[in-house]
Amino acid sequence: MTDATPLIHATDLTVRPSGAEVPVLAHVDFAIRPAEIVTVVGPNGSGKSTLVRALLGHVPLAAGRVERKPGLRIGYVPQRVHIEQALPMTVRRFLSLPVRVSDERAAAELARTGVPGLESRQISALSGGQFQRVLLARALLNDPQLLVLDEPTQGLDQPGMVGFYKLIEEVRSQTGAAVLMVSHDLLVVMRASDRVICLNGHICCEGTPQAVSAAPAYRAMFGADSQGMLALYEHHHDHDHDHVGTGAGHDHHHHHHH
Ligand SMILES: Nc1ncnc2c1ncn2[C@@H]1O[C@H](COP(=O)(O)OP(=O)(O)OP(=O)(O)O)[C@@H](O)[C@H]1O
Repeated sequence: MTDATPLIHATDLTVRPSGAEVPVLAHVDFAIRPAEIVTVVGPNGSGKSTLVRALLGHVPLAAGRVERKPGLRIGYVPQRVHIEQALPMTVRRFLSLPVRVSDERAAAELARTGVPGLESRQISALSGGQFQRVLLARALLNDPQLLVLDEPTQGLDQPGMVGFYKLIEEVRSQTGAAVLMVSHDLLVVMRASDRVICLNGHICCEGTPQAVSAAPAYRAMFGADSQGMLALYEHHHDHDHDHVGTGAGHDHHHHHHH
């Protein structure tokens, strides 16, 4: 935990899209600090993408406020499904859209993300894992202080996911960028996260991966899957105070000893 000034700080965030009868997100408090890896988990429709879009300033707020550090540089890795993979375009050209970058810089980021030398390949000819790394390389081109990834490993197999999250941790330690991810890949993503936020229209619980996987609200939401995950964490458990925030006030800290 660090006391550094947050890159983004949201207070009492409420979002109600026009046409929606109830808020999609209500009373969410959120902050992310430099070099932190924070993952938002939650079931389909729980407001994960809406939270990210609100933090980025892309959706109007019904209440609350979002403060972003002035001049904050954000690298965004969109959901793969939103990208037209059939577009005839080389990787090199893709990396220079919308902002032109040098060959050296393009090559360096492709190397950093584990896909060196792909410049002349067609985007449409890449594997899912290669494409994901090209998207990450592109997001790194403007030296982001914050990387935002919306379900970055959709469609990757288990080794692909594990490799991708390992890469994210490397990128964080090399660049010092904070990372905000949305994910369904609870098992692997939790291991790569400093802090997990469990969302369901509001924050159900949040804290270290260990603390969240032990939280009743989390277990209620993810059921049996959470059991295996907890076992993975038990031997990492530190006996300091794992904090489980209680966004909605109906969930209690649950300390696990073995
Ligand atoms: N513009 C809108 N108008 C009405 N409802 C909306 C709008 N945008 C989002 N919603 C609703 O808000 C809820 C949350 O959507 P959101 O995409 O944030 O969830 P999510 O947790 O990212 O879901 P998923 O895991 O399926 O991607 C959904 O029920 C969605 O239908």
